[in-house]
Amino acid sequence: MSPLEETVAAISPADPAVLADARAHQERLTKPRGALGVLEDVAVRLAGAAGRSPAPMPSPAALAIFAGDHGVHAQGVTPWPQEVTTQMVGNFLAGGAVANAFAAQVGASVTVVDVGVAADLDDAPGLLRRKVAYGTADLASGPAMTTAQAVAALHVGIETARALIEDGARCLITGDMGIANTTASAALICAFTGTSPEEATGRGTGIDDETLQRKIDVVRRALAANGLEPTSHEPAGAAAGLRVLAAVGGLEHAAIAGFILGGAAARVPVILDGVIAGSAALAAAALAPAVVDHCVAGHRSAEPGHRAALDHLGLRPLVDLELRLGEGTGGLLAHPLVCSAVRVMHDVATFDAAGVTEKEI
Ligand SMILES: O=C(O)c1ccc[n+]([C@@H]2O[C@H](COP(=O)([O-])O)[C@@H](O)[C@H]2O)c1
Ligand SMILES: Cc1cc2nc[nH]c2cc1C
Repeated sequence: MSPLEETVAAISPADPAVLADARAHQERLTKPRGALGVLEDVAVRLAGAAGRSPAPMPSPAALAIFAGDHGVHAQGVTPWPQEVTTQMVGNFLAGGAVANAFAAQVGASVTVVDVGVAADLDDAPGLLRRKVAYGTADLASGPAMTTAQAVAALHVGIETARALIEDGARCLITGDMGIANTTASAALICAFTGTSPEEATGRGTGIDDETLQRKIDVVRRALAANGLEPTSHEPAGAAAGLRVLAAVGGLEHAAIAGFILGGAAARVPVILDGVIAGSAALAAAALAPAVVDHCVAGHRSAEPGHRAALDHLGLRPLVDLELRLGEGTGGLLAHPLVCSAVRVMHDVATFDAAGVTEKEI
């Protein structure tokens, strides 16, 4: 079996008996039932995913930022030059990006993975050189990647997850860097959810109305060129999912999909960042539907397609602060919330143990 097949085969859905135990325990804790709102669902879901209640503390956390470039950049879908991808990789490695600041704040490690930037990078501490290609081909005129490239990038993500977990990570956080990657994200969301290009496509790093119209048209052409016009039907099965990922995804999307699968296979929770992670998670879910049980949506990005992706996955975002940065920043912000949700299950007394009287009616 390939690492991808092995990983997919190792992914189990949440354990229903553990979910029930966790829910019952949650109800005995010294607080009104439901008073912790969405955090109660997080704690119960993570217990089910881990196969034990309470779930292990999701700490320490490891952020992996997967970087890649995009042939569709040539279509004028972003105001930023392509070399910013490589330059930001340097910034992450020097500790100067927002992701570094947020990671320091929440105590997460940062690993940067070159899965497909257009330039050659020198060895540097914290950099994994795993280049599959020097960027993708232009998805507006045909497949962005070959199937072999998509699989190789999936393997990069799986191996990165494995290595971080072996080093002690108990929570994975997805990060991305790739100028023009919100175009590929929108195309993936259209293909996997049936959302229209008008609805799924947003302003990314910040574009004017004329550029937005061009970007929508590029997404429409990408779907047509790859035989993926939006329908209300999700492409069925792993083979179709892989085909969609290769056709309109990016190398970092494929690696993030592998990273999510790798975490789920080890029963380590994965906090998803923004629209790039959301669209990559759609591909991961096409390859292994149970993967969703191991994911927490860290936040909802301002990019409109992200809502469609999360709705399709059935995930509720924890934070909604109109962020649209990527890098893993929204996932990092959510990490203390996820830890707090799980810690309640470990630390909070039950009504019985604390001698607190339960409500009467
Ligand atoms: O995470 C998000 O939801 C998000 C939304 C908008 C932009 N980004 C980041 O901005 C870059 C892509 O934006 P663009 O406009 O070049 O497609 C890429 O590096 C992403 O990490 C990320
Ligand atoms: C400066 C800059 C930083 C980023 N981080 C993630 N995407 C980005 C895009 C730009 C342009």
